[in-house]
Amino acid sequence: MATQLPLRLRSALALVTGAGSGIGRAVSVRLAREGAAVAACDLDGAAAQETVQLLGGPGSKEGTPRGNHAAFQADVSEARTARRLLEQVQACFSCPPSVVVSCAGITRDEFLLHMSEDDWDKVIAVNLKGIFLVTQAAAQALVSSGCHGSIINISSIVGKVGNMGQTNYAASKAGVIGLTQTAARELGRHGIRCNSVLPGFIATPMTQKVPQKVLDKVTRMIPMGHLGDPEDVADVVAFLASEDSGYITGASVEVTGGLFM
Ligand SMILES: CCCCCCCCCCCCC[C@@H](O)CC(=O)SCCNC(=O)CCNC(=O)[C@H](O)C(C)(C)COP(=O)(O)OP(=O)(O)OC[C@H]1O[C@@H](n2cnc3c(N)ncnc32)[C@H](O)[C@@H]1OP(=O)(O)O
Ligand SMILES: NC(=O)c1ccc[n+]([C@@H]2O[C@H](COP(=O)([O-])OP(=O)(O)OC[C@H]3O[C@@H](n4cnc5c(N)ncnc54)[C@H](O)[C@@H]3O)[C@@H](O)[C@H]2O)c1
Repeated sequence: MATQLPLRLRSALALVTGAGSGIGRAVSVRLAREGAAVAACDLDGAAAQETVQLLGGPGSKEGTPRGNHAAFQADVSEARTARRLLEQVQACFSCPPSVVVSCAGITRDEFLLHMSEDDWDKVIAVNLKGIFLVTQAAAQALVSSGCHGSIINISSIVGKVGNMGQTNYAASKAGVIGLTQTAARELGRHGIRCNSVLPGFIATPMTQKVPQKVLDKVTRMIPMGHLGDPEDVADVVAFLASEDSGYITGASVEVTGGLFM
């Protein structure tokens, strides 16, 4: 039986993108356990629905009804679908999301000397432009309704230190940090906080694609000696979503086991 958490988010509506897998799924589960209603979005709509079934509430496997959650299919890298996502969420819940967690992300790893333009374009479109589109649409909805909010964008430690084979990904994640800091400067006056989370190596489908020899190399470099779990990131996201972080904005919080501290 999961230990009962303080319901810090009982009045929150949380939009989570990339909610169909890995960190996004763990974030959705954690925010729901703290009382939030969750709008779980993913490019893979079926995966988003599977996440909702884990959250408790009507139609869930958990059978512990608490708040309504809903799944949405959307490609965050497309302006039309990103905007439609916010419209659909507001129509479904009759309010804008007060918590927005952008987890949707991809990799297309290759050394710079061989990276294709398409691999560059795809990663920037999802990881950076996607966060621009979702952050902008959510902020517009919050400001026009006079609601306060907490926007949490998932960057990566790679955005801080780079990584072989990831010029596209590192650039996208460094961009997320700068975008989030700027949004924090602009939106603070509206009561909207914006923070970045920088995970290190976290055991998800994304890292399963990394060659074992690289994983072995990196793991030996981690002061805590092991990869992180998606729940380690969700812990920090829940804190940044709640009023317990009420005076924190523009921050970059590293969840890395000490890697590249
Ligand atoms: C001395 C060790 C330094 C380790 C520093 C690594 C820091 C990484 C921190 C990342 C944490 C956050 C990640 C998170 O944001 C989520 C992700 O992004 S998960 C995906 C991460 N991707 C990678 O790390 C890239 C891994 N590399 C590859 O996928 C392939 O190497 C590829 C770039 C596609 C090229 O493949 P190819 O078959 O052409 O070459 P090899 O795989 O044989 O590699 C050739 C040699 O380069 C070494 N190598 C490759 N990538 C890395 C790397 N990221 N860090 C260190 N060394 C790397 C590889 O080991 C080979 O070395 P050797 O010739 O000695 O065998
Ligand atoms: N796993 C790690 O080690 C690690 C470390 C640092 C940062 N991150 C970041 O955390 C986030 C989540 O990564 P993860 O490890 O859970 O990966 P994951 O592959 O398990 O999940 C990513 C999810 O995003 C969805 N997605 C992809 N493109 C999308 C799009 N265009 N629109 C909507 N949804 C889309 C995928 O369908 C998938 O469900 C990513 O932004 C990733 O860059 C991961």
